Amino acid sequence: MTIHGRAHLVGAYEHPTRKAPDKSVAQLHAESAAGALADAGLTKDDVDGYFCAGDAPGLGPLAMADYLNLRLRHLDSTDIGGASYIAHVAHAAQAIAMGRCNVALITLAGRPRSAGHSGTAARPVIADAPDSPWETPFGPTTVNLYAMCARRHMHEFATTAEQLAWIKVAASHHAQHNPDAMLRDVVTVEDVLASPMVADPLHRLDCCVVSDGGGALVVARPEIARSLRRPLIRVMGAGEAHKGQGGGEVDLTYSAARVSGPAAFAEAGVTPADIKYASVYDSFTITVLMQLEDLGFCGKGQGGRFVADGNLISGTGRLPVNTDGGGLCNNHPANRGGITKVIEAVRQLRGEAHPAVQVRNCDLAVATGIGGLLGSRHGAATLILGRE
Ligand SMILES: CC(=O)SCCNC(=O)CCNC(=O)[C@H](O)C(C)(C)COP(=O)(O)OP(=O)(O)OC[C@H]1O[C@@H](n2cnc3c(N)ncnc32)[C@H](O)[C@@H]1OP(=O)(O)O
Repeated sequence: MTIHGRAHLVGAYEHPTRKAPDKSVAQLHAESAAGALADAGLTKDDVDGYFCAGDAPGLGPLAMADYLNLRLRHLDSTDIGGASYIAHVAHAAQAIAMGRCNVALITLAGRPRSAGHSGTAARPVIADAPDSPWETPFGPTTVNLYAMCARRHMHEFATTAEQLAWIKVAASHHAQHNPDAMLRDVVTVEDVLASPMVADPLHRLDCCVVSDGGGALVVARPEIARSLRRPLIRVMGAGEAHKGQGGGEVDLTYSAARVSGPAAFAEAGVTPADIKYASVYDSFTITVLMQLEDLGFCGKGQGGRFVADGNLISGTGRLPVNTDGGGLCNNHPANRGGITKVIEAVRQLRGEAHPAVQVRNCDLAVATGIGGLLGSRHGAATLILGRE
């Protein structure tokens, strides 16, 4: 069974807060849910399917469904880190196609900024993870695990720090038009290279921000979608994949998007050349570069040249990427922040992005994310969306 054309994205909402010391995570979920349902022209009484990752407060979706006062026929707490919410859209479409629900609500929220989280903090011991006893004594941080991938990519393919910096430059060009973005100043390649080194070769400006916030999506059966007065955004294809440590032979230069991407394009019946806009999970600049290669926008090892010289900037570049400013400049409210990737893709396909970054005739978009640790074990999810 395919999900192609079996469900539509009818509601999307990004919480405008970037710092919420006075709100609970559950409250941010609820406010995001209300925003997405209002956007769709639906109410919580229309919802019979609910999706959120396991990091939701309480017992994940069980507690949240209760808090939101939902009456459900279908729940899903798939957790593949930053890929979770991209996978949730595909899972919602699957559930709708199988008759398990008619209207699926998807919510994400987090307060890592108020909680003082940072990618430079030593990763907590995950007591029952099989690899913890070997890795934890060395104090790995999130940033340095991604830095290893960047260094390896440079070694294998002569990728440069300047090329990586262009990814932040593009994000900043877009973020200047987003009043909610955490970082709105346009930066140059020189600014990125002059910012403090966090984990060689990644500088501070190669990293995503740490923000509070949230977002929500509503996915509905096509008949319901057609009854609402919103542009029709079709789910056309999806893919998921896992990359493990391969018995110790780890090639750090590719991500699981190498599998999830082609699967999504095949189901949608389109190719990377058809895509008008790409939302690409951007925990760090290297994350974007590797996924663009893995999705097939360029060959393996050619990502540095592909992203350089403003090629990801809307209006002038060859592939507009993350036109809201992305995680690098706009927001990154949780390590499962991929929902923002879908939200900006919906804005682009509806023609509701900021006029300065809106892609002309944007009828086909990809949203892709990875969750976990890029160099080590992680998952990927890719989604192809089209305007009807
Ligand atoms: C699957 C996944 O999602 S993995 C990704 C998980 N997320 C992460 O790992 C978070 C990565 N980012 C970080 O850890 C942090 O933002 C860091 C380490 C890059 C920077 O944190 P700090 O050094 O503590 O910076 P701090 O918050 O004190 O801010 C200092 C300055 O840097 C700026 N700044 C902070 N973060 C960033 C950033 N990512 N990019 C650019 N500027 C930044 C601040 O605006 C501030 O500027 P100002 O002095 O002009 O006011």
